[in-house]
Amino acid sequence: MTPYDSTFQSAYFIKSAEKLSQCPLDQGVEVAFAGRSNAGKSTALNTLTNQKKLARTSKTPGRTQLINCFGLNLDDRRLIDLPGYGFAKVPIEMKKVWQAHMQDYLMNRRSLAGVVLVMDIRHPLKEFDEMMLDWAKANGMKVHVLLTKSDKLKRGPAKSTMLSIQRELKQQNIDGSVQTFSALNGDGVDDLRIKLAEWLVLDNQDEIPVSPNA
Ligand SMILES: Nc1nc2c(ncn2[C@@H]2O[C@H](COP(=O)(O)OP(=O)(O)OP(=O)(O)O)[C@@H](O)[C@H]2O)c(=O)[nH]1
Repeated sequence: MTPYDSTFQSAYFIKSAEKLSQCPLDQGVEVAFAGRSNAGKSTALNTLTNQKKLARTSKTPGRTQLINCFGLNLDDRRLIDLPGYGFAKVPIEMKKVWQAHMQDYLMNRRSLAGVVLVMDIRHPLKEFDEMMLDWAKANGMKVHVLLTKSDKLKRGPAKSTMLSIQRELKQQNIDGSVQTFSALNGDGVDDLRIKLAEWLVLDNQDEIPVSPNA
């Protein structure tokens, strides 16, 4: 349990956007989930919000093709599910379009406070992940690496994967953190809520509109 559980449980679907211009008004604070296709982004969002169907999950990789936007019961606080990267069965031209839209979002979204980079703990730091880390470094963006499906590894190997990624972030001078996560056994759910609350609420207190009656 964390003090923020009900905030995340309040998550509701706002809209699916094909591109940045269709996203909700660019004000307040939002956190985006990015990752390779099938890494477990949608499942992580559903677990975080304790809702079975908030973000559609699928065993078919690449289902999350749009920028899916979710609101919370705090003014102008949002969670964003970005298109999964690298779905093999999609034509190359379509992939390029998605990538362009995603890049546009990442480069130009002013309310974006941090990116949760979702990786399957058994396949960390693939080309896309390295690209995202390079981008985060170049743009001073905060990154939280979520190593999903930790239930698939024993505790020792899971911990050592986490530590090696922590080292990599440090070596690359990236403003980032790492944790393990499992939708299956609940590993790291509280840690993720605390991290996101830090980005969405605690770091951005002055972004919260003050009620005239307060
Ligand atoms: N064992 C285990 N399986 C998981 C976990 N999280 C996700 N999965 C499985 O991994 C597969 C992909 O999960 P999704 O959440 O749909 O992945 P995604 O990253 O949203 O995929 P795209 O829609 O392709 O972007 C599904 O079969 C999930 O059930 C986890 O913590 N543990």
